[in-house]
Amino acid sequence: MDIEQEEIYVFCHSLPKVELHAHLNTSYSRQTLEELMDLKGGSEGIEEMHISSNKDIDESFTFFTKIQKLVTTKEAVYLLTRRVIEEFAQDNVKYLELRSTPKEIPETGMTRELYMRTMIDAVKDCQKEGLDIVVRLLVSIDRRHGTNIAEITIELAEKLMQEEEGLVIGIDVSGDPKVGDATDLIPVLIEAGKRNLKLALHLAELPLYAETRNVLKACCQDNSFPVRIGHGTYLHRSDQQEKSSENEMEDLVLQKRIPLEACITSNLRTMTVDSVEKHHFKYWYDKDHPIVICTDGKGVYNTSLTQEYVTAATVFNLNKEKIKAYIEKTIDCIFEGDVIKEKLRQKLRDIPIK
Ligand SMILES: CNc1ncnc2c1ncn2[C@@H]1O[C@H](COP(=O)(O)O)[C@@H](O)[C@H]1O
Ligand SMILES: [Zn+2]
Repeated sequence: MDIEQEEIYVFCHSLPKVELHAHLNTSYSRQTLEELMDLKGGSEGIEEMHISSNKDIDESFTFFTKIQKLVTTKEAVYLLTRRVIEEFAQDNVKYLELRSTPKEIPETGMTRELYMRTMIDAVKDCQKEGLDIVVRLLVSIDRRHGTNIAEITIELAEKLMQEEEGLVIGIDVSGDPKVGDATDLIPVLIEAGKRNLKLALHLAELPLYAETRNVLKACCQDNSFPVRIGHGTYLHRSDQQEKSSENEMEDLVLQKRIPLEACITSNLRTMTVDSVEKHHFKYWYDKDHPIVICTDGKGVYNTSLTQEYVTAATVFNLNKEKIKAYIEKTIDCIFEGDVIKEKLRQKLRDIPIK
């Protein structure tokens, strides 16, 4: 890192940030992964700690499965959740929405409810210990698991949202975009929205225009549920893809001001974006459309939220004033109310631009 880069790193680190797109099982640190291996008494065939070169997205999903095999007990879920929260707090993340797919694992007695309740216990313990970070949970629906499991998942999410004083605030739809069609999940998503669960949807990570259009129209056009889009790489007009359907999607996203979650390193590593320069962050940022820099999986992709900010700042020429003004806008995109938003804004105001 040269001096200029180091200065921007220190500045980005010092700023109170929000992290809105982080999957539990892919957000470990090297040390946490070692702790998980010790707990399991094996490595589950994990030879590398992370994916450090750009590979097809399939490689990521193979990797995720190996990590998930290390996180099958209550102890492991608790440990990982604790560490992930602590590490984001160290990175000066002041508000974290952490998402994970609840698992049913008969061999260890793990149930979906126990999995989520264990995460909740870890969040509460961090709060009790006075860690300076607000954490909210999103319950993930894996698109590969079909509509029945999706229905079970929103029942669980709703129950926990009601019982746990708003610690659980919504759902995420994720999973291998090459498998299945998110269109099938639309009735479940609408039901979730009606039950006041916020919706964070992986959409358009790949050029799947039909499903993207179907889901966006169903969830955003007539309904006013809070929705954010994870990735949204193939949403906007571009020179190569002048199709009217895409214009329609872009117009809808712009008109409803649906925030996007931008995960730059993840998109490079999965080869869904060719280079940082070509990342869609710039496109939406220039339009003053809400787009929030996130990590996706800081462990798998060997990054941190500060690092993602440094990358964006360097490549897109954002000076300190611009970065600070940008963070203020990301606060508007959290799935929480005005009280927490105002506290975050205040923390940001307290940091001087030197
Ligand atoms: C790279 N882009 C991506 N696209 C779609 N889904 C992704 C993802 N990265 C992660 N996940 C989703 O998160 C799970 C791992 O965390 P949890 O076990 O839930 O904590 C993966 O199995 C996948 O469903
Ligand atoms: Zn993701």
